[in-house]
Formats: sequence, structure tokens, C-alpha cells
Amino acid sequence: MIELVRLTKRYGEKVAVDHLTCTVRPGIVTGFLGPNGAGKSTTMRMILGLDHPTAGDVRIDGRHYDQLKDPLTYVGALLDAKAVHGGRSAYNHLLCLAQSNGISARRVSEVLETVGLTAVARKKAKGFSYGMGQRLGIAAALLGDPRILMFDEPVNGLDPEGIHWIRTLMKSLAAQGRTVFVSSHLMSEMALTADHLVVIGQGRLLADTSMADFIRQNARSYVRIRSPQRERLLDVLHEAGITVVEAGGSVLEVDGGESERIGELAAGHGIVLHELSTQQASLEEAFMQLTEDAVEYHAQAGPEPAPQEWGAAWRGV
Ligand SMILES: Nc1ncnc2c1ncn2[C@@H]1O[C@H](COP(=O)(O)OP(=O)(O)OP(=O)(O)O)[C@@H](O)[C@H]1O
Repeated sequence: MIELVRLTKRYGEKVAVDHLTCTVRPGIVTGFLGPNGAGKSTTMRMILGLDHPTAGDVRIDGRHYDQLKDPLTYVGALLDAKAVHGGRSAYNHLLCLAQSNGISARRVSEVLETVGLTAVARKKAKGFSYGMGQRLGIAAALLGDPRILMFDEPVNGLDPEGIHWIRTLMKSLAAQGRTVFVSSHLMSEMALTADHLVVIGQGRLLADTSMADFIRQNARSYVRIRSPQRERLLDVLHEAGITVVEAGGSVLEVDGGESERIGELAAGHGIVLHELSTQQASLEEAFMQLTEDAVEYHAQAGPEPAPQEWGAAWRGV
């Protein structure tokens, strides 16, 4: 369990983390979301004692990180996959970590096998691709067989097989009763992986809730209907007291999840339907809606570039 109590970090005038209070529980995957610069990495660094809070408190299983003996056996983390001595082989990098934490050399081989790096274990890390570096970082996090795991953007640089692998790994670590805390900007991936979400914006807590509740509370789900007898259907739905939004073309939309009732009403009046589908809001929509006001770094949506003939500039057209 990770407990944050009014955790605050200031860098000069900048408040990176602002009175953040939440508990990251064991047995589930907790996603840690927030726009760029929201304070996710700073929070993770404070959990690991790499940054000191300006105010507030953070504890791992009731203790501060620096009170943990052999900390890798309590908490494993992937924060920066490049934080590896490039001249060392993958095996030696992990062996050094193992020896300084009272972990056996046998465990090094085990985690190399788990992350699929056994074949390149004796190769120098500086020759690794970004994805291989991520795998090495994950191996280091797993080394002490810890009860708490934290991953900052773990799927960065991984190929589709690697992304599937880490999703399965995180779920199985949680199913074993461990605490799994993971940040990512990949909403579709988070939606498949996390059970619970902690969302921050400009250092402040915006949501601490289950995935399902988060989507339900922050985005619109509706029933989409198409019918060649649109006008008759509209009358029937109005008579039944159902509020209908007339979307473009022949499409009608009804907020909420009443597809069964709509289907039965249509059937009862002999109305043909070409479509009756529940449109579930996505995590991405819910996230964008909630964090709209907390986004610090907006891309400029400039005017559409004028269509140009390819090569016009250098040919002087
Ligand atoms: N060492 C530092 N000195 C000064 N400011 C810092 C430092 N570290 C972080 N910050 C600032 O604190 C804020 C939070 O940064 P942080 O890296 O924690 O955000 P993040 O949510 O991890 O962002 P991203 O999603 O872009 O990785 C940012 O405004 C950042 O510029």
C-alpha cells in the first residue's frame, strides 16, 4: 500500500504537487493519469525518496522509503529506462543491484527470463534499443520480488507484443495481491489495464475512483438509433417520455442506456430499425473532459495549411 497525505512539492514558485492525498491499494492495477507536467513523475520520485516533499507525507506499507532495509524487496520501480550504466551488460547491471540489496544471483537469471532478455544478457546495455531498455528497467523493478511496483510510462518504446506482455504482467502482479501503480498517456492501453484511477492536474487530485465510475461520471454514453421511419419513431419515443437528440442525417441519440426499451417500443409499433447500438464513452473522452481546465501545455490548432504541390518550394513554383 502507498499512502500520500497532503503531499506537496514546490520548485521555487512552481507547485509541482499540491496537497495530494490518496491511497494506492494492493490487489489491483491503479492507473496514474494527468496531462503533461501534472506532477506524476515528481510524485513517484517522492514515493521513492528521490525527491523530498516540501510538505505532507508519503509512506510505503507504513514506512518512509529511507526506513526500508533492502528497499528493492519492498518496492520495485521503473522511472527512467535510460538510468543504466551503458558499459555494463544487462546481467551485470542487475547483479550489482541484486548484490546491494541482498538478492541472490539466481534471481537475476529469473527476471532476465521473465522479461525476455536472456539471449542478450551478456550484451552491453548501451547497444540496447529503447524497448529493450524498458524491459531491462522492468527486470530491475521485479528483481526483489517486491509487494509494490511502480511503472512510469512502461509501454513507451515497446512493440505490440511487448505492450501485450506488460499488460498481462501488471494484471498478474496485481492478481498476486501486489500494489501496482502505473502512469501512462496511452488511454486505450490504460483502459485495458487499470482497475482504478488516480487523476491529477497541475499537481492537484482530480479523481480517485474505479475505471468504470470515472468513465460514467466524466463522459457521455448514449444509444444511437437509425430508422427509415425516423418521424414515426420520434413520435413514439416522445410519447414514451424519452428525450431524443436529433443528430445529423437519419441518426437519433438517447442519453443513458435504454436500448432494450427503445427496441421493444419500436417492435411494438412495427417500426423498422437499421441500427440500435449503445455507444460507450471512452477513457480518453472522459480524461479530456475532466482535465480540460488543467492542461498547461496546449498545442496551437493553427489555420489549415493551404494545399501545396509537393516540391513547389524548391522548384520555385
Ligand atoms: N527538478 C525540477 N526543477 C524544477 N521544476 C521541476 C523539476 N521537476 C519537475 N518540475 C516541474 O514540475 C512540474 C511537474 O513535472 P512532472 O515531471 O512531475 O510532471 P509529469 O506529470 O510527470 O509530466 P509528463 O507527463 O510530461 O511526464 C512541471 O511543471 C515541471 O516542469
